[in-house]
Amino acid sequence: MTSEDVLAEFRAAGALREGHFVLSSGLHSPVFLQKNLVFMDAARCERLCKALADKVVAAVGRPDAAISPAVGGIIPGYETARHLGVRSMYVEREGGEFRLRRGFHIEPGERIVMVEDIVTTGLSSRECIDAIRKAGGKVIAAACIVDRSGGRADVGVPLIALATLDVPAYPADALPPELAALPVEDPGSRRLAKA
Ligand SMILES: O=P(O)(O)OC[C@H]1O[C@H](OP(=O)(O)OP(=O)(O)O)[C@H](O)[C@@H]1O
Ligand SMILES: O=C(O)c1cc(=O)[nH]c(=O)[nH]1
Ligand SMILES: [Mg+2]
Repeated sequence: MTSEDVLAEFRAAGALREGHFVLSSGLHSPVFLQKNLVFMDAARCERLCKALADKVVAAVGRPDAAISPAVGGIIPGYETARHLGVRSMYVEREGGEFRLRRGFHIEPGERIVMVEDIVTTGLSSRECIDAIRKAGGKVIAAACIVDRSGGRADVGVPLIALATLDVPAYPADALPPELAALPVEDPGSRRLAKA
């Protein structure tokens, strides 16, 4: 599946949104990939995650488990794990930091692939990878449906992206005037978790 095929799935799902968005990292962007509109369609989600699982196996072999950062990573993490034939877990924020909860457990040294939905700066991926390491896992790779950093995000391990896009994102004090003029939406969960 090419980046253009992945983008076509987002377009068909109405998930390629334009406006003024504040992202998880605090950067602002005129484009938001509303992945939930993609993942709510089980057939579409399966097509994408099967292709991602195949790409993971080709790059690093089959891991022991997949772990994702809540909330956005949970559905693609589960579906990718299903195609890998391995168990699926997620970390969630407790006092702002990702942690494995709900009885999820990793044996020391288990080979884990971290599965994200979207990578922008890679911050959430790095936080998730730290949490997996703290829980005793060995992170062999990161995987995501879309890397919107144009391949520049560094998550500290090899990043296997089903699609790589280069989407603009700006610090709050460097907004182009046409973006600053639009009302801002904050669609993610990072700031909800801190509220
Ligand atoms: O690479 P980054 O700069 O970290 O941005 C990408 C992250 O932002 C979104 O999560 P968000 O924190 O908005 O919450 P969500 O998972 O609930 O959508 C997305 O799911 C990624 O986890
Ligand atoms: O960086 C983000 O927070 C982000 C960007 C995007 O396009 N989609 C998303 O769900 N999160
Ligand atoms: Mg997320």
